[in-house]
Amino acid sequence: MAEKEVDDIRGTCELTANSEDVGVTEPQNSPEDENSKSSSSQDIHDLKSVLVTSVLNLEELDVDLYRGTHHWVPRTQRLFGGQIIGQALVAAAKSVSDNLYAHSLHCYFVRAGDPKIPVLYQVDRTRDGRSFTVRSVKAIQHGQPILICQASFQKLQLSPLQHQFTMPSVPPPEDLLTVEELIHLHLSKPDLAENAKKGLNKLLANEVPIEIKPINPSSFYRMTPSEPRRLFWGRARGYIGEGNMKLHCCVAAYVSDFALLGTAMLPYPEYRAQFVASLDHAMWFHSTFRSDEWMLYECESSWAGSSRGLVQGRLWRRDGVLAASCAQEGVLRVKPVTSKL
Ligand SMILES: CC(C)(COP(=O)(O)OP(=O)(O)OC[C@H]1O[C@@H](n2cnc3c(N)ncnc32)[C@H](O)[C@@H]1OP(=O)(O)O)[C@@H](O)C(=O)NCCC(=O)NCCSC(=O)CCCC(=O)O
Repeated sequence: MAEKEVDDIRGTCELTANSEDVGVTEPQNSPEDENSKSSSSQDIHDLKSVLVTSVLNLEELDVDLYRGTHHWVPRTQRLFGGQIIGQALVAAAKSVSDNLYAHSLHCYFVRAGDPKIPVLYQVDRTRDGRSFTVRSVKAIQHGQPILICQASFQKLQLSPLQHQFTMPSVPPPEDLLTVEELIHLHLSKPDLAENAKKGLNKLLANEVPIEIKPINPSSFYRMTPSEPRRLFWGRARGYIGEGNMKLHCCVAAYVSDFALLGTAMLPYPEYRAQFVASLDHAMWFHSTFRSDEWMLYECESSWAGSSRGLVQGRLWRRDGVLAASCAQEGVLRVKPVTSKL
């Protein structure tokens, strides 16, 4: 496997942590044999999700002021955008009553997050309406905002107007391999170059708190141009449980930043990322769901140009209900694969 392939697994699956990840460690799936794999995977799923016990478990410092710490940090050594969005939504949700549900958020990433220090979240109670309640959250490091986020919550209000797109038809998650299992398959190839092995083993050591099963693993490698669209099953690693819809929305906000922007790179295998970062992220929540159960993430990019790309995402419950939609624009600065620069 060429270095580019290893790099593309990183790029596609956003398993971009380096070995100096910060935070709580989790057991990884055992690759040894089918039996140990499934029981190990089951065990992992019985443990409480680290997203709930650590990442989204903010410390309250004062009224409407919280502190969040990091778990997994991408190899870019800037904080993962999904973590900042998820934590901002947790902070916003803490100041609204239990009968209000998150229905949308709009964020700008204005500075890179520094993984060496925690992030402060300052909540402004913008408006408490009769049906809708709006919060503004500023994520702060070194005294300056790194993210500005508006989140809106609504009381449950039923309506006869109801429609949605139809969920794409894909194989069930039980028939597909996880990213880790796919990597193990590659590692078992006898002709694998030493540096490729090293790169893949580094990926396996990551502690990404999300389990991913790509629908089309061959699009994984970005060796040939393909349409800017990809689908995968994803769920939070570990158990979260029923009941706390606000928390499931925060976890989905974390998950929604995974692999989204990379979709815009799929038509251009002759280029690799030089500087890729999300600029903004918007999300709309449509129905109840469990983020610790398999959900289909459908990502597509409608446009790229001017060193930017626009991507849309849809999160589907496996029973076909559209759970959430999102949209993101990002900077895409690339260089030719052959370039040494
Ligand atoms: C987006 C920016 C960088 C914009 O700030 P800015 O001061 O306007 O910065 P900038 O001028 O764009 O420079 C950034 C960088 O781009 C370089 N650059 C600038 N112009 C060019 C060019 N023509 N060709 C090639 N490179 C160029 C600059 O030299 C900067 O590079 P440097 O940081 O110095 O190495 C800033 O607002 C920011 O950092 N925001 C936070 C973005 C973020 O952290 N998003 C969340 C994390 S990304 C994510 O989680 C999604 C996963 C994607 C993934 O990891 O793959």
